[in-house]
Amino acid sequence: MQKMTNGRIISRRFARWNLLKSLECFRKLGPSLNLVLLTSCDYNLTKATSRWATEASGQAWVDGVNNYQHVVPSLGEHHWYENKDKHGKDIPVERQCQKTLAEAMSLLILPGYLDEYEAFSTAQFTDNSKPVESLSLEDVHNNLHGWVGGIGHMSNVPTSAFDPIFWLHHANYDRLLALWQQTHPGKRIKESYEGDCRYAYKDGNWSISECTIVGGDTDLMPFFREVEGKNVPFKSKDVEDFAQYGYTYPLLGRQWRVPYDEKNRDKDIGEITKAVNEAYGTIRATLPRKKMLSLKSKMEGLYEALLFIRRGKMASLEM
Ligand SMILES: N[C@@H](CC1=CC(=O)C(=O)C=C1)C(=O)O
Repeated sequence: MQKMTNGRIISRRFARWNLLKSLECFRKLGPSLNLVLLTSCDYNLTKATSRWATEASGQAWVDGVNNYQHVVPSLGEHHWYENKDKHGKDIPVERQCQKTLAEAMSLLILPGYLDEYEAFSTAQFTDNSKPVESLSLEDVHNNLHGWVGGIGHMSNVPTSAFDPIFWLHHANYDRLLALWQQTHPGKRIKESYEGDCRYAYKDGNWSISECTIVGGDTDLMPFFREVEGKNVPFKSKDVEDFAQYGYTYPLLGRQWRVPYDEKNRDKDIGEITKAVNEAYGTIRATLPRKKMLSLKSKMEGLYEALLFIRRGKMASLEM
């Protein structure tokens, strides 16, 4: 077994040492151990992924519990998005969060709703934020972790990536970010938020020290790329142009390239907006099915992207 830690592959021997350490940790905490306590242990003991575990005992986590029947109802219910103001009163219909998750998400992407990258991307919410900014891409992403995981692997940061659905979930959030990015040209993470403590990473993590102000120049550890024969960490600003890594998404139509094609900019934003609305917005319920399936303009963009890839212009494809 090889495990990634701090961007390095560690040896079997080290993993074994970790296992012994975990056993010791389980012994100390006993069988009625709960999830919160478990998060302070290593997870090497786990034999299978837990989805919607109902008992948060150590042994259930070790053996893996699969209560996937709870996932679909939980994705449909999401009563956390209640349409109440802070006094518990119903908020006006035009400001209400839409009924389905897809509709809520489509609002976040449409131009004119959340026009700053900070508001769109992070769950950071301060006294200066507008009420509409209390919902963000990160927020919806967080909720999905909880709705899928219950008290299983997906709900817990150190274990979520062990559930294969994690990778589909994150690929989808990359796609949603790409849609926002291409409908909001010029609105990007700043190189640095020097002096603006709203963007300080308060708790820090193993690569970012406490209260660091994060921006476009912050290292995205543990992801490295090669520059002149050396491995250097990716930064947010290096990944804005996703097409250079050899992929794009259907709803982007022609706008799969960064920077934006200025000539067709407004027309293309209009087309993406329309496609997002038709696929996810409230309008989709009223559209005839045939129209929803009209993919012509989207396919044109994809075809162009495929040709670009085939011509071998993307260096990363040779990796
Ligand atoms: N910790 C997030 C949920 C969550 C986010 C993740 O990125 C993750 O990997 C697992 C769980 C929250 O409090 O809502």
